[in-house]
Amino acid sequence: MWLSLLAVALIVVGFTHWVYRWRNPKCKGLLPPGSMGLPIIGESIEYFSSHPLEGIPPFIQKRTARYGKLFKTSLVGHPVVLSTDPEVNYYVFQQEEVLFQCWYTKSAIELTGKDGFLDNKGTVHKYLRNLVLSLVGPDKLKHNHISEIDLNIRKHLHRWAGQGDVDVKEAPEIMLITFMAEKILGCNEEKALELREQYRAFMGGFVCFPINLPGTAYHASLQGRKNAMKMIKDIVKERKTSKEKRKKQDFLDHLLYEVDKETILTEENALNTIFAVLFAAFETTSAAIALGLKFLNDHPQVLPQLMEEHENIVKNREDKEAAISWAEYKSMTFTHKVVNEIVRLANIVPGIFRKVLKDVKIKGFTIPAGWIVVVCPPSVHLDSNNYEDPYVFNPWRWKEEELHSASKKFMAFGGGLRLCAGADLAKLQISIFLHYLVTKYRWRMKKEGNIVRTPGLYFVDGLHIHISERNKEDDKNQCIS
Ligand code: HEM
Repeated sequence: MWLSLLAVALIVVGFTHWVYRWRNPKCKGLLPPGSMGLPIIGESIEYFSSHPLEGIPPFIQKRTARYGKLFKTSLVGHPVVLSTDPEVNYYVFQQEEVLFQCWYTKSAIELTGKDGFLDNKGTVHKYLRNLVLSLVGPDKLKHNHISEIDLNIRKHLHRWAGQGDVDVKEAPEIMLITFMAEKILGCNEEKALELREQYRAFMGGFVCFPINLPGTAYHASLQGRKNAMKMIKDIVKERKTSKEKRKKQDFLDHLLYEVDKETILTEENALNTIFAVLFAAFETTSAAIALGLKFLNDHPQVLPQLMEEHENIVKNREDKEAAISWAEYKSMTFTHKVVNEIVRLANIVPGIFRKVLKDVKIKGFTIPAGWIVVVCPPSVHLDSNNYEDPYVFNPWRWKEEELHSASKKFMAFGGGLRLCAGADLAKLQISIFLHYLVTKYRWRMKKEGNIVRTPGLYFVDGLHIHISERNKEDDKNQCIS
């Protein structure tokens, strides 16, 4: 009897101590304020709960109001400091691989592949990044891809106009994946569309609460990855065994050549890199295009200047039907501002995760080694200290010298060593898309679907427009009708 009572008492004391430790983690200094939430699940449920497209996520808004710009919490079993402070965010990016290291949840790594792009650090990361830049870096875009991107966008817009009603999240996904799958794997359109089907299943669970049970988004996501990887593996296998096909000299050949050298790149590595880059290449930019159309629709004062810029480009050239040249692209100053404004408000990547390598003292607080820091771009992009009337779509707010991919107040593409490798590609594709859209088509929003964040963007029932070829006599004001 006494022994049983003692055992129960020990369990209660042990449990209480564990809960106390959970709530009051050890730290050789002062931790930022905040709550660690419930044992194990922490505050994950609230972080992953769905919220409207506009505004700072309520999870963050509530806590910054209560605790300030740096607060502690716990997400998916990890102690976390969330930063909405531009200075801290910038510092985190600048100290990559010194004090902080790129980090993804175990579930995200499971989804994108162990030893893939997201999972690698140091030299291997640098090597993989350079490989990706050899495919989508500015030099390659300027000298090789710009005319093909132009042709691809024209082809798809023409097709959309033939259809009339188009879901502008889904249709750009098709436009972008057919281009990238051809560039990366040498796939034809039919294969690219099959791949996209698998990615669709994958996308639903990429940024969600990771419960692997049948019926959950995470489970469906794992299944989608498995199927997409099988397709990629089959294509790679076929390429490896076909001498004829190995003369293609495309990105896949380049990867296989690197694998054959047996220096850094393993085949597993290459497969996971292909998987991650294909995903990054179409999912993010299609969201930017869809939201860009929504913002242009909601703020019609932007369109006339956008049209003027693109009509002048056409007016000033001899061959009116020629593909956009690099010089013309570079001259699109207002469009570049529109693109920056789209990605600022779109906040496509809601949180950027880093692991703390050594205890970090910052703003009077200590963040212990092993903790996770989450940089939160939406809070920076929607802060009235950084942007006047931050919720207004106002491309005129950007000065030309501010149009870089990263700064203390603009981190839509991240920053530091891991700055988005596809930022130049994304900006080029969106700009060329806008060029043809405003010079050759008229469109109107048909059905404003429900768009939510969980915290990743989710177009619940798409975003539909009606689009048709513009007649010569259409004037600027009729473009959106
Ligand atoms: C509007 C479109 C896009 C947005 C908003 C976006 C955003 C981001 C962000 C925030 C990061 C940093 C993640 C981190 O630091 O952990 C990132 C990384 C990356 N993005 Fe993008 N991205 C876009 C388009 C693309 C495209 C088109 C590609 C195609 C190749 C791409 C490929 C990558 C890669 C490979 C990385 C990892 C870079 C590294 O770790 O060195 N992204 N992106």
